[in-house]
Amino acid sequence: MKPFPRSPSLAAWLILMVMSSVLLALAGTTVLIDRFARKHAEERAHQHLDQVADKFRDALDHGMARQVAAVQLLAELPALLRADDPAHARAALDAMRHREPEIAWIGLAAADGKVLAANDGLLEGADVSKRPWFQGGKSTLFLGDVHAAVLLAKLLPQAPEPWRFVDISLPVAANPGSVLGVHLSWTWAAALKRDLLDPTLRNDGAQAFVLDRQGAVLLGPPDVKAPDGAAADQFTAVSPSRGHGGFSGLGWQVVVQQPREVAMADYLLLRRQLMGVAGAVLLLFVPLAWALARKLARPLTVLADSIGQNQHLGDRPLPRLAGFAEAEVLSTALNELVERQREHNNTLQELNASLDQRVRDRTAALNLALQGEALNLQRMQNIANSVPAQIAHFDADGHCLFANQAALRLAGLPPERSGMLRLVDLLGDPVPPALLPMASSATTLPQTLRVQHARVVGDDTWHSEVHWLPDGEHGVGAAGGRPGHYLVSFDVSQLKEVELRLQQLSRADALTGLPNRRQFDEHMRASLARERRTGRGLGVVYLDLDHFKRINDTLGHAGGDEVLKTFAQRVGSVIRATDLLARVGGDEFVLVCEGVANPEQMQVLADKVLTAVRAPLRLQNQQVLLSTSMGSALMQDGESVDHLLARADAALYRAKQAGRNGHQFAAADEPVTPTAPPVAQWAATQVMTLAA
Ligand SMILES: Nc1nc2c(ncn2[C@@H]2O[C@H](COP(=O)(O)OP(=O)(O)OP(=O)(O)O)[C@@H](O)[C@H]2O)c(=O)[nH]1
Repeated sequence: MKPFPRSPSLAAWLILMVMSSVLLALAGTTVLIDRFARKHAEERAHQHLDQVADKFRDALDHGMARQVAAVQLLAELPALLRADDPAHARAALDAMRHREPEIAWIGLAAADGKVLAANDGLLEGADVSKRPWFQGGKSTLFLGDVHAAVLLAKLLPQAPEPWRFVDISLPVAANPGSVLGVHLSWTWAAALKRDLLDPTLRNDGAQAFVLDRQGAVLLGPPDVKAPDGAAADQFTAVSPSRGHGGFSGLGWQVVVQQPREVAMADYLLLRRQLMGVAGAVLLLFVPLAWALARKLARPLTVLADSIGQNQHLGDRPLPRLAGFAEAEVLSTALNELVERQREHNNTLQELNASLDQRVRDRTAALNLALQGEALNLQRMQNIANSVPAQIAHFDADGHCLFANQAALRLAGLPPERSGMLRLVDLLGDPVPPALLPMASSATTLPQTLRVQHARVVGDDTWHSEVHWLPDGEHGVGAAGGRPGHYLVSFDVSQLKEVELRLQQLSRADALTGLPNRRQFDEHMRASLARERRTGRGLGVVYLDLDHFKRINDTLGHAGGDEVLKTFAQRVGSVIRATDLLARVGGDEFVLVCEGVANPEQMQVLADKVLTAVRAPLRLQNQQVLLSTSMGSALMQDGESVDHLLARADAALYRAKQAGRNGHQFAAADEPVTPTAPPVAQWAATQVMTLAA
């Protein structure tokens, strides 16, 4: 069984699930609260800044409106600003100056722009006709935006900051053409800011600015640039001046800026607290989740550990699980399964034991059978190897499956070779014609054959008798139902030699080795056929040793034999290779001569023979005189061999009669004796004479 997969445990999954849920819930809640709190904090911060900015703007507008109203009231009182009474007018202006400390200068200018009266007599007599406030205030109420002091800069007492004024001017009703001008010190706005706004700004960590309509800073913290409404780290409230009462506004804007970090301090604190609470909840839930997961997973963990130790259910009871209902059900079911498994295992073990025993028994029996078979096979091979014959077995495809050592030795193959040999490997090339079809396939000739086979091995010719035996005939059969064949080959070389020798002996004279009568007859027939074909002539000579009986009587039979052999050698030495000398009786010989056409040629041959035979012979310390009588005949047209021989024999008879040691040629009409050979008849009546 393959090992259990190493997946995360159930407890790990439960912890992961609980922690994921808690994390998700916490994260969701925290994000919601955070978004709500941040939005709320931003709205509140903006609202607060707007209120501060609006409050300061309103203070500026109301302050300016009040100054304008005071100046208008002064200008409309005819008794106060009389052009012909500058001192009176100066008194009124001084009173006004003292009543409104924000006024830095207040004066009455005549229609030509010459200052008639001013507080503290400042600039009286000076020409202000070119000043914007004079020009603007000639016809109606003029409001001039904040600007630096020009004429008054040197006349007014030194202040920490350069003098800057807001101008208010308007025509004086009692003196047509004259203009009442007021320079409000801009320090008024700074004081207003300081009194009204700075405590709040300090608490909020904010800064307030007053910008003119071009955006230049009219009032603000020293050394601070104009505020950037788009700064991401700042909350900005802008409150444009709307004017109030007689003050129609100069396009001022009150800008209040508060660092985002300061404005959102409460929110940031809340967020930190939220994170802290979330962290605490998480810390609390980790052990809680772990404990809960452990408790939930414990039954299954115990079960899994028990199964895992055995890597399978095994057959031991599993622990009983408790904790929750499903675990108990699972535990019970698994234990039932284990019990069944145990029973199955027992059954299987019993079956295995029985099967093992049966396999062992069968294997032992098979081994015994195989050993017996191997022994039998070995015996058969030993027998086959010891038999003096070549034995081989071929399958249906002509492959040699077995060859005994004699067969392999003859084929010049090593003893272990057998497979894939073919008939030609064992019998040599060429195989016997009768077995040719089986040289390539053994199936074509299923019958039993016996053939003679001669095989040249080196200098020797090995004769064998080959038996070709189909398997089927012997009941052996072959794999696949196609019978193979046995080849059994016996060495018959010696037999052949004896046979040849016998054959030779049957055709030769045992004493002289010359062809005997049988061979003579065969040769005579062949010569006759040749003569008839060529017409070159054919002659026969009968030869008979003279007085041989006497030689026998004198030298004994053995001496006679020696004489006969000597005679045969001497005659054989003078005849042509194409001539045949045969011994046809005791001391009778026949010479067959081809190519002899006339009696003269026959006589020449006879003379050579006579001369050779007469040569001295010493035998048994005796001088032996040999001579022969010869009768010859030439083949006549249409003559039979018997008649030819009969004529030659008759001529021999005449030679004997003529005193022996000579030659007689048979006439064409030579009388012949039809019954017995004349020589034999004659010889029986002669007396041998032997010259010592
Ligand atoms: N030694 C020996 N003698 C033989 C053999 N065959 C026959 N003879 C003898 O040869 C003799 C032949 O004698 P004949 O031819 O009858 O007479 P011959 O003495 O030769 O007298 P002519 O022929 O008239 O001269 C006989 O005595 C035979 O016994 C043989 O193989 N060996």
